[in-house]
Amino acid sequence: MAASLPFLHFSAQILQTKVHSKIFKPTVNPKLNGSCVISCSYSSNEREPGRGGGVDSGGDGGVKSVERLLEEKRRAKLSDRIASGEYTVKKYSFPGQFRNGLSKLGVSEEVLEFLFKWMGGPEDYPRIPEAKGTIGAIRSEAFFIPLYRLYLIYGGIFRLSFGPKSLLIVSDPLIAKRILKDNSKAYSKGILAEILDFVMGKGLIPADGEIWRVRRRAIVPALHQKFVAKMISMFGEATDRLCKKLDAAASDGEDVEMESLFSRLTLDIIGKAVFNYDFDSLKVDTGIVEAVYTVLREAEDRSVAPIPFWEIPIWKDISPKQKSVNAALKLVNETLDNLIAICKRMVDEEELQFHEEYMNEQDPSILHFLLASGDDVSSKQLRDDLMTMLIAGHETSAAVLTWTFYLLSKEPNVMAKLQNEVDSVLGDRFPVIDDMKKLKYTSRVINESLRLYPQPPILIRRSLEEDTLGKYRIKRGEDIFISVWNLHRCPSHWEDADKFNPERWPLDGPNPNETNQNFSYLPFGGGPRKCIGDMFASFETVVAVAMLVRRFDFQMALGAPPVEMTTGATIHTTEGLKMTVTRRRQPPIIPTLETPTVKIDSSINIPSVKTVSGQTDEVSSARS
Ligand code: HEM
Repeated sequence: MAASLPFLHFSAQILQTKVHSKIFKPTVNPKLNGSCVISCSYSSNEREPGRGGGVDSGGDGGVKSVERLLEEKRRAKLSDRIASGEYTVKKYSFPGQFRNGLSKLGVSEEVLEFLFKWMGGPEDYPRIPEAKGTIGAIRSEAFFIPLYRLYLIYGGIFRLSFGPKSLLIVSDPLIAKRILKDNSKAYSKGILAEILDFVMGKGLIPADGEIWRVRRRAIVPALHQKFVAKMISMFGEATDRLCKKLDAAASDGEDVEMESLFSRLTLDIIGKAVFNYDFDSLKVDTGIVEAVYTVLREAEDRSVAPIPFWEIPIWKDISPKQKSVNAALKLVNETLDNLIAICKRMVDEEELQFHEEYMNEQDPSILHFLLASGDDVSSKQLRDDLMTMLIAGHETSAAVLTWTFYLLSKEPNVMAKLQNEVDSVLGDRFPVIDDMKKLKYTSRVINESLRLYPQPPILIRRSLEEDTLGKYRIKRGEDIFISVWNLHRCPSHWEDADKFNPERWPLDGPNPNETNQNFSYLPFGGGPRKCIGDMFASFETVVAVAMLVRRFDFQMALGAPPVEMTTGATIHTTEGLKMTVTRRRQPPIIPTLETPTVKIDSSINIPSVKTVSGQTDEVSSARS
């Protein structure tokens, strides 16, 4: 770890950022050889006029607008500097220039070929376009935003240099494919593994090489179809608990902060799924829930820290924050060790007949599957894997739900279409596995939300050997950021790239993924390190969205803070997503002239029936 600390320091600074949720419009600057230059103009991702909490309508008046003006001025200055070519570095390598020069002097191609071959010099690859500058220029934004602006100027691969340090920024689908899939063996997780070591150890996300291969082979089978189908009812039960909470808020006329509620919902879900533990965090704030959040926050803080403070001798032992992190980590680890021990006892007492789709009905968790499969692994490794899945499956899904509801609040037509589909597919019951293929528009809404807000927005790699990326040669030890944000918003690939438009994915087409979109769309990564929880997460978010929108309408709350982005591992809001939640009204009953035969049809909505949550609900019984 120590070897790469200076880099860590540097890269971490890039990550320390926040930004308004605004859209950048590229304009072409003829001075720069026709290359694309961004002027920082923003289009209206804001709220409707008159509703509170829009980007321009935060209740903080003067101070924020001054800050905003300064911010816009600073961005305009950065754009001017980019346009002036200040960041641009010559594109050809020294051997290339030398060879060019000799050629101009009349040296024949054959001689040049021989000379350069004989000299054993590097092949004449063009030099990777380079953006140079001071880190301060891009510090005050969520780090993937300035990377987007630079991408529109420098293209699908460029080097971002700050003094002696540099990063390769990749936004080209074919280069991403080479790194993630075609030549994935030549890349490791690099800095990511270093930052996450304290919490995930050699868990599946940070692990590389043989450990990763063995663990992936052991864990993937645990997420088999039967397990995922079983999870659907658990997703429904957990979402139902959230519905009850929202019901109470709707009755009391209280606004709710949805981001933290989604975080709790997905924590409850992932705890049950991975190690059969009910955090019950939607109801109670126990010590363990707090400890999990302390650990999670620390992981996020470390990924954006200006210096690796956790490495400083003495400081790490006396800092109150580090002490509380260590105590939280100890509690979480002890809890996991306990759960492993309990599960081991259960498996020992079980009459086991292990097979491919093995599942214990009382405890269908991934942990139970792993132990029953005879997974021969140390408790520490098992704990690292559980912790990894807990973190990987929690914040990502919560972020997807948060941004989906943010987007829906701005597009009432999409919301209406979504509610129609959910009404007709689900009616009044809990979702089951068969509904997943019927809730097509709901899936498209999630697909589109993941396009606009990919979680995480950047994938990190380090080259383990030399490689050729496009027409460029790269060295061993290059730190690489693959910007999924850029891939997903590329203006030449996507029509109206910044628009939330679920219709762009035809309902009768395949579910979009990295393969059928040829790496222009990477919601779950790609290649051998693709997310193992993709199906789990897709169904989890479909169930949650469907159950919530059939029962409630969601609007940004009056006077809510503006929705701005900040990043750790996933994209968060800076001040939460404050919404007004109201129960949906029954659609008007249209009387028919025919007198029906007196026969009770269970599909007719009768007011005042028991809802799936067990409550009597006069207004929305058919939708609860
Ligand atoms: C909507 C929710 C989710 C999103 C958007 C998401 C996204 C991703 C992405 C993009 C990667 C690739 C990372 C890389 O290549 O560097 C990944 C890997 C991973 N995800 Fe997910 N994920 C989600 C939910 C889950 C869930 C629910 C689980 C666990 C059940 C999970 C477990 C993992 C693991 C273990 C890896 C590492 C795989 C490996 O390196 O072999 N994820 N995820």
